[in-house]
Amino acid sequence: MNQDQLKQLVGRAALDYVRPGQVLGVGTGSTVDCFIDALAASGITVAGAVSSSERSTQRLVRHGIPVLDASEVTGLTVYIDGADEIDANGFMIKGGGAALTREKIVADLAERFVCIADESKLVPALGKFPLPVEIIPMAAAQLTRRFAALGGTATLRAGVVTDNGGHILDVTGLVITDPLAFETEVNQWPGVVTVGVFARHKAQVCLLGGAGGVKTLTF
Ligand SMILES: O=C[C@H](O)[C@H](O)[C@H](O)COP(=O)(O)O
Repeated sequence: MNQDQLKQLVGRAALDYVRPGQVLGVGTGSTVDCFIDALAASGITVAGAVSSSERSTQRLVRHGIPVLDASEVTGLTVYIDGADEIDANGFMIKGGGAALTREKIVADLAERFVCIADESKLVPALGKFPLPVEIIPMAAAQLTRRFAALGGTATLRAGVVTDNGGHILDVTGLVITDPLAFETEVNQWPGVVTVGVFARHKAQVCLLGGAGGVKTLTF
């Protein structure tokens, strides 16, 4: 199976976590696109979705799935989203599609984060994938220096403006040995909107697609 087929496989597998009549949290990315398509084809009627990006909103709406504003719900049972990397604890790097801020907001509403990914995303330690950080543009140079002090090289993602009007730094060269401490530290730097380490909002379940089918990891 190629990577696209694995994404379709885990997108379909995530339907097991969806209940009719529910409002669910929906992430962003090519794997989530597969989930949205699978949901639309499944015949399961949900009450609606809280979406983490304009991209997912458009796809949900195209399928006739109602999209609710985050402020219209007090909580969600489940949030389904992909990841750029996930480790054996359910800690993740996210934001390859620049949607990390809204993703963390929707994840914060949810009781359970179900990550859907192909097996290439499972890593022994986070940091090989360039870490996305959404920032306030005027802080770019200072934040670049701060990451350099940690051994990282930050590059502004050219031409990208997030759904929130922010910019994205992609940081290479970091070894993230303690994701929780790293997230807490970087979150405090002025100008950081969201760091793409999801440790406080880690996955509780990961549906990992590989040659042998879908493996369910729980954390
Ligand atoms: O900003 C984008 C998100 O964090 C995505 O969930 C992540 O990049 C994974 O995307 P994909 O499923 O396309 O690999």
